[in-house]
Amino acid sequence: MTVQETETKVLISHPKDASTQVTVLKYGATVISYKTKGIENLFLSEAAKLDGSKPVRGGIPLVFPVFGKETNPEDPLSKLPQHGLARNSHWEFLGESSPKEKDGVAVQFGLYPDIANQELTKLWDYDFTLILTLELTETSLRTNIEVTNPLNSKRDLKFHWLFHSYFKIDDIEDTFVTNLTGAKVYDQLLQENYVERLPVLQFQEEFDKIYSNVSPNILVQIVDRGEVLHTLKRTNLPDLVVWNPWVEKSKGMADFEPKTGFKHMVCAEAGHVKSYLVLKPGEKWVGEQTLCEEKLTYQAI
Ligand SMILES: O=P(O)(O)OC[C@H]1O[C@H](O)[C@H](O)[C@@H](O)[C@@H]1O
Repeated sequence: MTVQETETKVLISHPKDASTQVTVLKYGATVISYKTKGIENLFLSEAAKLDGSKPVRGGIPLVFPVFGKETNPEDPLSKLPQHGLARNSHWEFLGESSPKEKDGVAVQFGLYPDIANQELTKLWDYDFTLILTLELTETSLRTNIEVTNPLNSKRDLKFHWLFHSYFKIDDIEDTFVTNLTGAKVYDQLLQENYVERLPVLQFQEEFDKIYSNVSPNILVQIVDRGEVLHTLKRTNLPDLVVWNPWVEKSKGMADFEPKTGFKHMVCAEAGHVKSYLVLKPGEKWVGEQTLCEEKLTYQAI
């Protein structure tokens, strides 16, 4: 069996090598594990809640329809908690779908207001259809999101989207995030805008920055002493949030364990978050990220 469904999870194993596998929690349609040849690619906190009581701390939580908090009180999105409602909702497993790659196995999940977290849809009463496709190959994981504003909806749908990927790394102080030189950046901690001048991003303290308008040709890589650990390819996801909570912020997160876990993770989050997307009734938007294996590539913007 390459796709196995339980009450709470879906496990996809690669038909040629079962040690290449993805585990998806139906809550949030959160990828909580992605292994290639038995090696885990994603960080998952030991204290992450997997019972639907709160969003998962680790893996790939999905952010929709708002990234962070909308601060304009006039905007209905301001009623929603940080990062919206997709990561706090039970998604429907739609089964297998046709893969794009010859050796791929693809599955789909759906979310609509009828099944989404009712506490939250009460606060933000908009119509939407989300279809998430996950495709596993021997060397990659493609995550594709299709957002539709249904034809019979009465209003425009305004939203952000983000794949909040937590990558597993050996040691944050040996890790670089590359290929963002020249990109516009907003430092969420200093609340300042500037252009990134560093040849690579390095981490020695809390880090929380939004790189915007990064061309789809740019491969963002997570590199440990010259070895590429992870490569991110993006379509329609121009913004990249890079985050590490470091010591103090980790202490403040009850579901972040062990407290030294920040040394073994970095978030590189591909999304559309610097501005909102707007769909009229009947319109659709698609965004995609692929985690894959690539040689070390040096690109400047
Ligand atoms: O604690 P959460 O709501 O899951 O958010 C975790 C983090 O998400 C993003 O990376 C933001 O840029 C950070 O500011 C935030 O702390």
